[in-house]
Amino acid sequence: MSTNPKPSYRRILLKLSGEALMGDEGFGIDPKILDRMAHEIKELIEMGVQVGLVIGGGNLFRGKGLAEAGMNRVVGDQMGMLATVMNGLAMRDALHRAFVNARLMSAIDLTGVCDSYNWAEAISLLKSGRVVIFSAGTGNPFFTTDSAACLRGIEIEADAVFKGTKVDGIYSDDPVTNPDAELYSKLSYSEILDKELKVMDLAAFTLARDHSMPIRVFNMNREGALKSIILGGSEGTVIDHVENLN
Ligand SMILES: Nc1ncnc2c1ncn2[C@@H]1O[C@H](COP(=O)(O)OP(=O)(O)O)[C@@H](O)[C@H]1O
Ligand SMILES: O=c1ccn([C@@H]2O[C@H](COP(=O)(O)OP(=O)(O)O)[C@@H](O)[C@H]2O)c(=O)[nH]1
Repeated sequence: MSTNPKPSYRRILLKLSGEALMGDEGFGIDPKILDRMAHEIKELIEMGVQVGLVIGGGNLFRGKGLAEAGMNRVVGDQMGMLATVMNGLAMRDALHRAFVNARLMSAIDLTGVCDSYNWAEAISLLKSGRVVIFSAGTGNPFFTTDSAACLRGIEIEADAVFKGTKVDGIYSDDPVTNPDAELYSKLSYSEILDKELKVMDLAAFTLARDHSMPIRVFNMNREGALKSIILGGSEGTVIDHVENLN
């Protein structure tokens, strides 16, 4: 009889911020962080969980920051989207080195570099145990990779969007500036809006709410947190409709 613990999730969309990939560096990609994430994802695949991945680009370029420095916003956002492709290439490489089958798709066609986004193919790859990395965000300027995570999560019918961040979940206030802030284990979509808590930008958040896509916010710097949640652990904060939270 198998004693392997049974995962609580069948298919997830994991969003990793670009900033998290840079580790202690001020810019770029820390290969140690990439390798750790690749091994954490490998554990999920070995448990039979299907994993779609959206990676941010904030470690390299953000359109908003480039626009503040004088660049055209659309061009800045295009650079930001291409930055997510670079992070995606690095993550695919780290997954391959960890002997995990992975495909990189881009919302912007980049022939010869990676595949173009294709919904049906993505579903088929996920079913066959491949990690699918969705890069270039939504393919449109003025959006974020959080919007891309919610969009792709809904498209692939994920059980939840997992948002990896630098703190343990959603607090009553920013825990970095307020040490008395309290960590919530569960919140409804409407509580987030009423309390004006910062989870993700409004476009991404309302997309998730309108399509009843639960969001799980967790600390991606805490080793093993992801696996623990997948096995039913209570780390992080769950966001859902109030009737689904009890
Ligand atoms: N109520 C809150 N709960 C949790 N984190 C918050 C809250 N308000 C602000 N923050 C800040 O948001 C940051 C995480 O935001 P996130 O969107 O993951 O970052 P990024 O911009 O890198 O994607 C945390 O490091 C924390 O300092
Ligand atoms: O659908 C998208 C997704 C991303 N971006 C651009 O890509 C940058 C990097 O993404 P994001 O800021 O979401 O990365 P993260 O904060 O997760 O590292 C953004 O700032 C935008 O400039 C965009 O234009 N459209």
